[in-house]
Amino acid sequence: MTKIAMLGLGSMNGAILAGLLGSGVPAENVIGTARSAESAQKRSEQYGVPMVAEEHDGAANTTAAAQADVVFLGVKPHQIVDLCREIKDALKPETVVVSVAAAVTIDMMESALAEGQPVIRTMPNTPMSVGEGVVGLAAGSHVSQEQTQTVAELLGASGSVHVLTEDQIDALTGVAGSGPAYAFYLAEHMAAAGVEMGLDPQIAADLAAQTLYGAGKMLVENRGQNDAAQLRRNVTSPNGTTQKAIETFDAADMDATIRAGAKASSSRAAEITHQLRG
Ligand SMILES: NC(=O)C1=CN([C@@H]2O[C@H](COP(=O)(O)OP(=O)(O)OC[C@H]3O[C@@H](n4cnc5c(N)ncnc54)[C@H](OP(=O)(O)O)[C@@H]3O)[C@@H](O)[C@H]2O)C=CC1
Ligand SMILES: O=C(O)[C@@H]1CCC=N1
Repeated sequence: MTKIAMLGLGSMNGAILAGLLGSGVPAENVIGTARSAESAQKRSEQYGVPMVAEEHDGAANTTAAAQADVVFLGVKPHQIVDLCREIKDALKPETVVVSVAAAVTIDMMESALAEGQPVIRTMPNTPMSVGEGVVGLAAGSHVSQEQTQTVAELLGASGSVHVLTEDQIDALTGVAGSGPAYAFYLAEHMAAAGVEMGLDPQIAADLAAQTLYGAGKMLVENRGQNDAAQLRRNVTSPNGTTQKAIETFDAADMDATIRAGAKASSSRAAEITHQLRG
């Protein structure tokens, strides 16, 4: 069975790992690393996988990478190239290096690894932790179809996988990578409005959470039949309550603001790429 190393087992790699474990990948087939001993212990307790902390063992990443068939890089974007250099000589030639980082391009990683090392750039989102994620995947120049398939299957257990060209990854970041935060932001402010109108804070939070969950489920279950605009129209009675809310949003240019926010996320990814290239 595929051996997996998760270098930098934080929020995003943790979400992927939760999905992998939920899909039946045995914990003993996974090894994780973190920078601090505290994080390593916390994640080990959370997921039941062996963890090595870099602060205790300077060879944590290379030891973990050497054992793996697939290595997930889950550190911050500015650390990815250094991590590639660190593990370069430890990797087996056929081990697939999968980055989850925003902004770090395939060529940056390929240049820091041994010639011919397979590299896949992904952009996942944290709902992978509950098996409902989205992940964009772009394969580097040394990746076989079989290797892409293996990684797509691993990730597909926790969400929908979209194989894209690399130039589409930043757009996916703006919609789906950062997207859960937009939904949480909406939930925060729907709940806050409820509290301002006199609801108990816990009840208001539950109302917002369940409403977004139900609406999301309807969006998914209506794919190919009713799109988001139609589902919205179905809630909106002429001259009723929803119409007044939507008119209020429109008057504040919420539609343009949401598009601008998603595009700003995508542009920020491109800007970080530019900065990382120096
Ligand atoms: N969060 C999200 O929703 C998404 C994040 N991403 C990408 O995921 C990546 C990680 O982000 P996120 O998970 O949010 O960040 P986190 O800070 O939660 O996780 C980063 C992890 O890397 C560990 N780490 C830091 N330095 C090292 C090192 N030298 N060796 C081993 N481990 C190390 C940290 O350990 P310690 O805790 O001890 O510092 C931590 O566990 C980023 O590149 C981001 O672009 C992509 C899509 C969505
Ligand atoms: O905010 C970020 O930079 C990362 C990438 C996408 C979601 N979180």
